[in-house]
Amino acid sequence: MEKLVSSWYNNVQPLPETYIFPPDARPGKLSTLPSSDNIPVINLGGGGAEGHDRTRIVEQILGASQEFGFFQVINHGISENLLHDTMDVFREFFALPPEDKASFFSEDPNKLCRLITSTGNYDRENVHLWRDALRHPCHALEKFIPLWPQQPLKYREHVDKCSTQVRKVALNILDSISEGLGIGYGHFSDELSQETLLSVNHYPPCPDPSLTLGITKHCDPNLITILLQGDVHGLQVFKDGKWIGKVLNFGEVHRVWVWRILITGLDLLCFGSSLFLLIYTFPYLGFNFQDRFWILDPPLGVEPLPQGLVVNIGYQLQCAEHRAVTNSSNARTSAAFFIAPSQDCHIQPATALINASNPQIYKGFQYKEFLSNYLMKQGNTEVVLEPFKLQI
Ligand SMILES: O=C(O)CCC(=O)C(=O)O
Ligand SMILES: [Fe+2]
Repeated sequence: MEKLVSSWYNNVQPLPETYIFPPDARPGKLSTLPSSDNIPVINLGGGGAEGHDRTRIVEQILGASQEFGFFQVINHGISENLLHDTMDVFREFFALPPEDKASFFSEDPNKLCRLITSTGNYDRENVHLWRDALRHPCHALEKFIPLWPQQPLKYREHVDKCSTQVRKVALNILDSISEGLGIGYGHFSDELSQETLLSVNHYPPCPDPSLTLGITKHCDPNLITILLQGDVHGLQVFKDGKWIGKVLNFGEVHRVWVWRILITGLDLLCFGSSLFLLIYTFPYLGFNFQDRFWILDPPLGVEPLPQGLVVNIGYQLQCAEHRAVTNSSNARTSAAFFIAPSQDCHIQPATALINASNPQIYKGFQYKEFLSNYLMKQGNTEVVLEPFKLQI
C-alpha cells in the first residue's frame, strides 16, 4: 500500500529519481507539442439533422478509426449525470483512507479485482509510472460484481449501470465499423468482444510533469476501448510521428496572449526581467504558477468534453499509440473500459478483406497468445507485433 503514489505524493518534493524517465521518453514541457491537430468529435445522434444520418456516422467512424484510431463521441445515449456520478465514485474510491483500500492492493496478476501502482510490476521495472489504478472485469456483471469495492456506497450501482451502457455504445461503434468495412453487421459481436475490463487510472498531482509519465506510449491490447477522462487534460495521441494536442479556441489563445503581454509589460516596467525569472523559478519553490493558471504553458492533450467518450481502437483492429501525462495542480482520474475478446478467441483477418492487392500481413493467433506476448514485451509498440507477422 505504501508504494501507491496516492499514499505519499503529498509530502514529496522534488520528483523521486525512480520516476524520472530517460530524456527521449520524457514528455518535456507540454507547450512543446509540435502539432495542434486533434482527434475528431463524432455526433452519434440526437443533435440536429446531421446526427441522425446513419450512413454519414458510419463514414465518420470508419474514417476516424482508419486515420487516427481515436475519436470522441457525443450524443451517445449515456446521460451526463450517470457519467458524472460514475467518475465521482471512482475519485471517491481513491480518496478513501488507506485502511479502506488495503484489501484491494495486490501484486498478484491473477487477482481479478486489484489496486495497483505503476504497471503493477513495481519490483521488476526500471522506472515507475506516476499513477495508481483499480482494475476489475465488468462483464458478465452478475459474476464479477461481488468482487468490486463496496465503498463508496454507490460504487457498484453506478459502475454497473455505466459499464452496461458503455458496452452498448462500444458494440454500436463496432457495428458501424463492420458495416463501413463491408464485412457484415455483427462481425465483432460474440467472442471477439466478450469481455469488458475496467481500469480506473488515478494520477495524483506531480512535482514535475515534464520528467515523468502517467502511462508510457502504448496501444491497448484489446479490440476497442472507451475512455471517460473526466475534466482534466492528460491523454495524448501519437499520429504521424507527432504527439497531437488540443486546439485552443480563439478565446483561449486570446487569454494566453493577453496575460503574456500584461506580464511582460509589468515585468519590464517594474522589475527589469526578474518577474519572468521568478515565474520560471516558482516550480522549483513548490508552486507551479504555469500549470495552475496556464498563462505560459496551456495544458495540451485530448480535450475533455463534458459528455464526451473517447474511443480508441486496440491492437485487434488497429494500433493507435497514446500516453498519459501528469500535471502539477490537479489529480486526474480516467476510466478505461476495455472491450476484449475471450481468452480462447481465435483472431484472424476478415476473409472478405483479403485479396491479391490487400494480402494478409499477420497470422492467426489465440487472443491469450497475443496477451502473454504483449505483457512479456511490456507493450513495447516496436516489437509487440513481430511474432505475428507473416513473411511476405
Ligand atoms: O488516462 C488516460 O487518459 C489514458 C489511459 C490509458 O491509455 C489506458 O488505461 O490504457
Ligand atoms: Fe491505453
